[in-house]
Amino acid sequence: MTAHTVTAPVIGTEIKRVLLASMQGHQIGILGGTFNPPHLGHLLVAEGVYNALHLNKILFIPDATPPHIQGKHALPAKERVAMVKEAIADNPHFCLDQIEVKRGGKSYTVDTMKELKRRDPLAQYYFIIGADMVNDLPNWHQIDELVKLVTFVAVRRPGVTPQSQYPVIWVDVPQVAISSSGIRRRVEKGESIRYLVPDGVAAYIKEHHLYEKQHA
Ligand SMILES: Nc1ncnc2c1ncn2[C@@H]1O[C@H](COP(=O)(O)OP(=O)(O)OP(=O)(O)O)[C@@H](O)[C@H]1O
Ligand SMILES: O=C(O)c1ccc[n+]([C@@H]2O[C@H](COP(=O)([O-])O)[C@@H](O)[C@H]2O)c1
Repeated sequence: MTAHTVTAPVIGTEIKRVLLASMQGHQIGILGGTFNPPHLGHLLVAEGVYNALHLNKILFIPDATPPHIQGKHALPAKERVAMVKEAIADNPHFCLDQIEVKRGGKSYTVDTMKELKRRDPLAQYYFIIGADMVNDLPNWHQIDELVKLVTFVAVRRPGVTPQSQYPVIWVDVPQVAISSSGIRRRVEKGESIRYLVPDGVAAYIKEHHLYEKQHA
């Protein structure tokens, strides 16, 4: 048997799988993050990729413990989850998925993708990352296995020059210099975060006195 006759049926099967997935509504985007707090940058990016790639939905997946950054968040997952709920409440194609929070421990994306693939074997997954994360991809846990499980979709971020060593699809979305760390700093200094986070998130932060000192 020649290499050609071996490869052709494999390619055919993959095309069928992608077509079937697209017909059955299984084109799924994922925005994973710490969401401490979720902000308008996250929403803009998710909506931009949803539209550009004609996806069926976007899963927002808050991590339990960020994989590489020690002490990145001191805020419990429960509060970050509550803020994500507020942030996406008015968008029917945005969904909260607590897969990483429920699993606990370090939230390696490769583990999440394996679990999601088991849950919905037909789905095609698109994992959205900002340009800062594109540069970090070589350090991700089991990255060579991960790139076989998911397509990375990258968006540009002000102040970051991306150098992508792994295949990513670039999607153009409006670039906004909004970051969770910037918002935490503003709250700590008593500055307004209006128009940087959805109103529901701003209200939650105020009501629960988040970031006023200890979490910033
Ligand atoms: N303004 C933005 N533009 C493009 N991508 C963004 C933006 N903000 C966050 N992202 C991307 O969203 C994902 C989740 O980000 P995360 O929840 O860590 O927020 P963050 O603003 O980067 O947080 P921090 O400032 O605490 O590092 C990452 O892939 C990140 O690159
Ligand atoms: O799996 C990894 O090794 C890995 C390393 C860094 C980041 N990630 C994921 O990338 C997403 C964005 O990360 P962060 O630190 O910007 O919140 C989030 O879902 C993380 O779990 C994953």
